[in-house]
Amino acid sequence: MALSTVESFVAQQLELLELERDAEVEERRSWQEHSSLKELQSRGVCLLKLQVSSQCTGLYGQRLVTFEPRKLGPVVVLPSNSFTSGDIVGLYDANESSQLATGVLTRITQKSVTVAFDESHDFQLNLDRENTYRLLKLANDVTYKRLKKALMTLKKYHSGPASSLIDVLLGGSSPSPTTEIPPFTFYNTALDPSQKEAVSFALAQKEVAIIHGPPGTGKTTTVVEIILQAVKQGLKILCCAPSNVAVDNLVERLALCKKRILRLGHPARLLESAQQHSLDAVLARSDNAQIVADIRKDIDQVFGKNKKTQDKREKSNFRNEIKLLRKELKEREEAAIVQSLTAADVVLATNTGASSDGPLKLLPENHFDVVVVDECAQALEASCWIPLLKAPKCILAGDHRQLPPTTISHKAALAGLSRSLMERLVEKHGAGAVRMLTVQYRMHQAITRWASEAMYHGQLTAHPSVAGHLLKDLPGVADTEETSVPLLLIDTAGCGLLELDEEDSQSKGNPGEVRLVTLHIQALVDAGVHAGDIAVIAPYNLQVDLLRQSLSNKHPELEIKSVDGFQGREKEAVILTFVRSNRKGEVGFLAEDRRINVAVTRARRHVAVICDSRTVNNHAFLKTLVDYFTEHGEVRTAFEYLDDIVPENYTHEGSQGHSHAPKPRGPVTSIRKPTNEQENGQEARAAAGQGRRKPNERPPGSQVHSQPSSGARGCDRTGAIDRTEHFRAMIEGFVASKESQLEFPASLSSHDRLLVHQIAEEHGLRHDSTGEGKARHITVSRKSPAGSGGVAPQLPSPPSPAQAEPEPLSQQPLGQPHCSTQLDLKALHLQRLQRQQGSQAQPAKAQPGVGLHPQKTQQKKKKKETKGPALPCEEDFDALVSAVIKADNTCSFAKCTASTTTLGQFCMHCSRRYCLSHHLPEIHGCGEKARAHARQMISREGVLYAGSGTRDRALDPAKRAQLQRRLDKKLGELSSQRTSKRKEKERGT
Ligand SMILES: Nc1ncnc2c1ncn2[C@@H]1O[C@H](COP(=O)(O)OP(=O)(O)OP(=O)(O)O)[C@@H](O)[C@H]1O
Ligand SMILES: [Zn+2]
Ligand SMILES: [Zn+2]
Repeated sequence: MALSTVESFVAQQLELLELERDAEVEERRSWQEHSSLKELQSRGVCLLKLQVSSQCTGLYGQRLVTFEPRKLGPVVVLPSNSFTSGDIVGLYDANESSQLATGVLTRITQKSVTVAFDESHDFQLNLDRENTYRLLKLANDVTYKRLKKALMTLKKYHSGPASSLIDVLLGGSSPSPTTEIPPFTFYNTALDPSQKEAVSFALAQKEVAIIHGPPGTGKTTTVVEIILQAVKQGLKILCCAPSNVAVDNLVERLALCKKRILRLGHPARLLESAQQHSLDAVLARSDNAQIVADIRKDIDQVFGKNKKTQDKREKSNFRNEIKLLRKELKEREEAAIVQSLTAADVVLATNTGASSDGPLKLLPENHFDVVVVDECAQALEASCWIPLLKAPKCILAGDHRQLPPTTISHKAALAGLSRSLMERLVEKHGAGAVRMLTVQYRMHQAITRWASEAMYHGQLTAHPSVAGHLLKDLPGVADTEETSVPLLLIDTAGCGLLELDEEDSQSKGNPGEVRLVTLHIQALVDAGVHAGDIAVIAPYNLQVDLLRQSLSNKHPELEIKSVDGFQGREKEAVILTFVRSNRKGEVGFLAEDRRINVAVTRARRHVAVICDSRTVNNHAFLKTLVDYFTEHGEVRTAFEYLDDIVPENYTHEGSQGHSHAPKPRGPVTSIRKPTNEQENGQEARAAAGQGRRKPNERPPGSQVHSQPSSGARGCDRTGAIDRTEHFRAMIEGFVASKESQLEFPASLSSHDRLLVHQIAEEHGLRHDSTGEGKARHITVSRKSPAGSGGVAPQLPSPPSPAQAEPEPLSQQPLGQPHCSTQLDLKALHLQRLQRQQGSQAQPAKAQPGVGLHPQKTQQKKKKKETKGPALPCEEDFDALVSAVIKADNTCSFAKCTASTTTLGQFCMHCSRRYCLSHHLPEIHGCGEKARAHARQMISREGVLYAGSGTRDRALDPAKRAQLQRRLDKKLGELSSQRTSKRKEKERGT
């Protein structure tokens, strides 16, 4: 072998490790110097205000202390942090800077953290339940020393079991041709062909086999089968992984197979199944255990005698005795360890736990036949070399298209430190060393297909058992719009839900997206999805904290974490909030393809992406995700959830009647967001009406690609700009022409439709969506002359002619067509209802463009009769509502008898409830107060809520949207009742 190759490899690795080490030390130093404890906590390396919740002494001689956040407020979750099991932590008294003890973190959940402290004869930890403590993550020297040591051993390696393996992994040699293996039967007969091939290949390879297992492809299942087969051949196996969790995962799986296994180091899970195989536990059960305990007792006794006596000679005798006893103790202990290690078929440890300064040094050099490294793509290469030097053959499993090993030094990462052994070998040897698992058992095929195309050369397929599974197929989960789609995009583009703009903050948050997440979770939970089956993934610690603050109490089982915390896990539903939304279009740190791949592929049945497509589309890879969701999923705009984030009335002067292009409304306005974004509230809502329609024409399995005109797929950033320019040119052409209207093809993607709506709005044009289903398209036309004052009938489906009746002017002092928002909402509901009915096999009756079912119209009439002339805007609504609810709460507006039970709005100025037609402060007489309040808000928040005064914010958007959903549900019930009645009738006739 070319020795120089190994030497230069080692030299380079040492240099990179040095860089990384320096970066870590420097980071710690600057934190300690410049950061308050609070800042350390927000960096994720310190946990403040902890209380002892339980202590158990004695698990194999250690003291396990569990800490919980001090219960002050209702929030009792730990702040988001980077602690993981195996970390060395310092324990401090809350008010002191001196360290009480150091320990090893053994378990961390969202609510508690458990640390193991070694207690010796002269050290007893005395913790007070009333006291508060803090934990600080300490730099871990041990790991660095072990990594360096392994590299030095590699450099000096001349002859030994791993010689030819080193040649293949580092030198120029290719893997030897596969050996013939005797026929064998699989333990697991359910393995799919790609898994079986991987098992056979791994057994037949001489030096190295790589199992490339994309998400959910049964990588662990395959590795377990390989290990079982190897054990059957009588081979001794050392099985490692970079993290304690990954090792425990294998321990649990192998334990089920009744093989003799031994786990070195700290099991991360306090599960019986993992604990009982730990070295300490095995030793405690061994024949030597009693003798060892006796010797310990003897030592303690001699110590005691030694203390009492003053006689010098006696003292010297005792000391000799202790020396002898200690020697014997060591011999006995080592013999017991060797016995346990030798008896085990499989020894498991973390990569660094397999270090030769640990128990493994007691074994002969050629003890192991095979080294398995699971999650190899997440390990620093140097850490893999710790176990690799211990056997002639290795099997590496992992997925280099998921997260690489984490590093602190950017420089070291760029120079190759974050490049894993697996990634390197896959590129070098390809099919000569790699087998990929291609059937995945987790994700709905719509999710699979994105991952497959984006990351795995289109080779992944979904197993039939999962290909079509949806949330609604889970027991107890209702069939709703949310539970029946695998992909949902909630786009905040143009909604002004900007990220928090805090100069000094490293982390990012987005409260608007938090609210959207909250609403979507509520919709899922209302439908019967267990909170524990949902994961919320956010790329920033700050966002994780904001989410936990608003969600953890209500849904304690909900898991909210950063991507890194979810690798290797799965959930039925995953909600991603991408946070970034800014005028500069900065995408920043979330822009790591593999991270996004991991986030999306945690989901089994449902992925919801909440993002500002305008911002995240600046990242080519994120854009492929948004485009894919746009084309294959359901698209909603955030307006549907938070219709009052943007005041309802600001669009009216620009869009209702006056044909002028909008211009900035003074300096304050522009602080808020770009002008054109201000203008699209209404249209976005209108667009939403169609965006919501599912891509129902596409059968789940079909590989439908977009028509060229929609151009969404695979186009990069410039593509998006092109599309915008393309539509802009078309619309400007139309403005210059004499044509009366411009029709856009029905083939536009919902994103394109949004663009068209926006651009038309910018040009002061009318833009209506007309037609149903596949024929639905946008028609752009010139606006009628100003001053009509009525509501422009630009809604997706005008529900009833009644809306055209103008309200008496006296009730509308500011001339605002304040009903339009409700009309939008109403249109949405009606559409939804219509769709529901359509899906209930009544297609003939749900006519395009007619919002209401005939029966509903009847009810409406009935209502009219009992109530007299209803206000135009609320009529249909109330008709529907009153059909399901007995309204005893009525609007506080004089003479109005409309119900406020479901959709009433509370006015913060007069503390009364009003119906939707009268809730605006200007209408029921609180206008002055509202304007004063608005001025206050502007000076406080630097934000202008456009229009006259603020929208009544007393009913916060979340609550309002919730009300909306309650109404939806009621309407749904109503419609199903109706259906069943109809069915009965049909049966009767
Ligand atoms: N051949 C198979 N037939 C049926 N189900 C399978 C098969 N192989 C794996 N599975 C199932 O797929 C799921 C994932 O398996 P496993 O834990 O081995 O995957 P993994 O690839 O290690 O996961 P990860 O993506 O988290 O690394 C498990 O529920 C497992 O039972
Ligand atoms: Zn009021
Ligand atoms: Zn009213």
